[in-house]
Amino acid sequence: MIAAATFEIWLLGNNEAYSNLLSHQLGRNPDYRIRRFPTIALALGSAQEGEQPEAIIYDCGPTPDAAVHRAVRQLREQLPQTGLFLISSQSDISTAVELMRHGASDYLVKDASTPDRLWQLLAQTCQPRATPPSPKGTCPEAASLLLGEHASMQRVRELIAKAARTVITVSITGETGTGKELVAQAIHAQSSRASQPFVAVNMAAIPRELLESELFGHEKGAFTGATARRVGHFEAANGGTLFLDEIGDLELPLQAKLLRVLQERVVTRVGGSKPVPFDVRLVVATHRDLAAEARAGRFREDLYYRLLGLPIELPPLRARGNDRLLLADHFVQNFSHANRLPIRSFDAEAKRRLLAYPFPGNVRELKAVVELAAVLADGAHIVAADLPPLQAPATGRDASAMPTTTGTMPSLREQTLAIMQNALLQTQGDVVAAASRLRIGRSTMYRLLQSGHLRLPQD
Ligand SMILES: Nc1ncnc2c1ncn2[C@@H]1O[C@H](COP(=O)(O)OP(=O)(O)OP(=O)(O)O)[C@@H](O)[C@H]1O
Repeated sequence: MIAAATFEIWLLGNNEAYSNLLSHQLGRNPDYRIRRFPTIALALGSAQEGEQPEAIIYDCGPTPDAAVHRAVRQLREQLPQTGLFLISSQSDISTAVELMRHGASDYLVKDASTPDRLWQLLAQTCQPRATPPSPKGTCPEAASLLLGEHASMQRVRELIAKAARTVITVSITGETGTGKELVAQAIHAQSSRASQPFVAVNMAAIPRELLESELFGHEKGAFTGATARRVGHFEAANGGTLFLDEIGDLELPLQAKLLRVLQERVVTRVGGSKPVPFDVRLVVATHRDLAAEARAGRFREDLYYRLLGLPIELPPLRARGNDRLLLADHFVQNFSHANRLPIRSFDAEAKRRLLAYPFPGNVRELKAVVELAAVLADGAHIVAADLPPLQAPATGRDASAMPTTTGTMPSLREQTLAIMQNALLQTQGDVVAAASRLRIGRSTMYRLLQSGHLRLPQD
């Protein structure tokens, strides 16, 4: 970030006319310095040189394709603290959800109100910082951010401290949203590598044909589209920590390559012949039972044992007792503070509902639910009616006996629709007010109403 009270905003995209419009509108704020990048490669190049804008506005065209998804991931990896706002005329909610999963901060459907909405988003994002930015990709307070008083979480913190003392490989297991990445960050932050890079890679989010070059890099001309030499994640994490998320999704041929790389401690870029040594601490995570995958022949046994290192198991949120309320209070306080909302506590009925729901999406879901409740609440407390409909999957089983696969979870799309439906209920069917409360495009809501995915309350 540049000098105090001047915020650098990057405009990405090749629609020159629209870029002119945004540049003109946003440039009216004297605190913003607007820079335009016609290609992603140029922006990534500047980021690699250490430049860090406060926010990026990326006009990703009428239909965000695989290249846009890749660009969003790369931008997020390079610039973990930058607000990343996407604009497109594509109003399909699943596209928005997917891009936000890759790291976008918000997704706006392009319409006449887009410049105004960007103005608001930038006002929220561009706040003077009290502390200097952390080293690339790390979160120095990650250890203290891993909240929880339940005995299982205290044990997790003990294991993190032990892992941090050496460079042992750590394997983290736990359902989606239980905090696996936060644990990886905490290990890095407590280790002697804390000032070096922390690089996180989600194996499940990278197209199969690109994974090898993403991990190990490629030489110029190695394949169509390889217009320049690219350093892979192993080299990028040199001296620091490489977090390989969803390692269980790695296909067998790449498992063999990864095993060789780990045995020899060198990578050879795709299309290259020179072995490049690297020094990384590896942390891997999966929501799968890797031992069972190895027994079933889907995961190489030799790689499994090489990766096992120090295993850390994160319990599902529903097995952490009152930690749910502690986390709920923490998220509401943070969110309210950041958005200048009055800080409210949960009333008894709202607490009862939070404790009764099994949260299949774990901490990530709890965070989304309570932040929305903080937005919707009006009175002195957050009450049960401010919470979106929390419906446990109708399995008839005890919540604590829920399977660890994602099979019975409501999908992210279903949860998103439930949140929108609740906003419509709270605003008595006022689409504009509901969209603005949720900070999403109203055209998205109209489309979902038209297609019957959402209903107006009086219907
Ligand atoms: N114990 C915790 N204390 C505070 N915040 C937490 C805790 N656990 C998770 N979170 C927050 O919940 C969200 C999800 O956590 P994280 O991304 O680490 O989960 P994950 O297990 O890696 O998810 P996935 O399996 O989908 O990759 C993040 O915003 C994280 O900061």
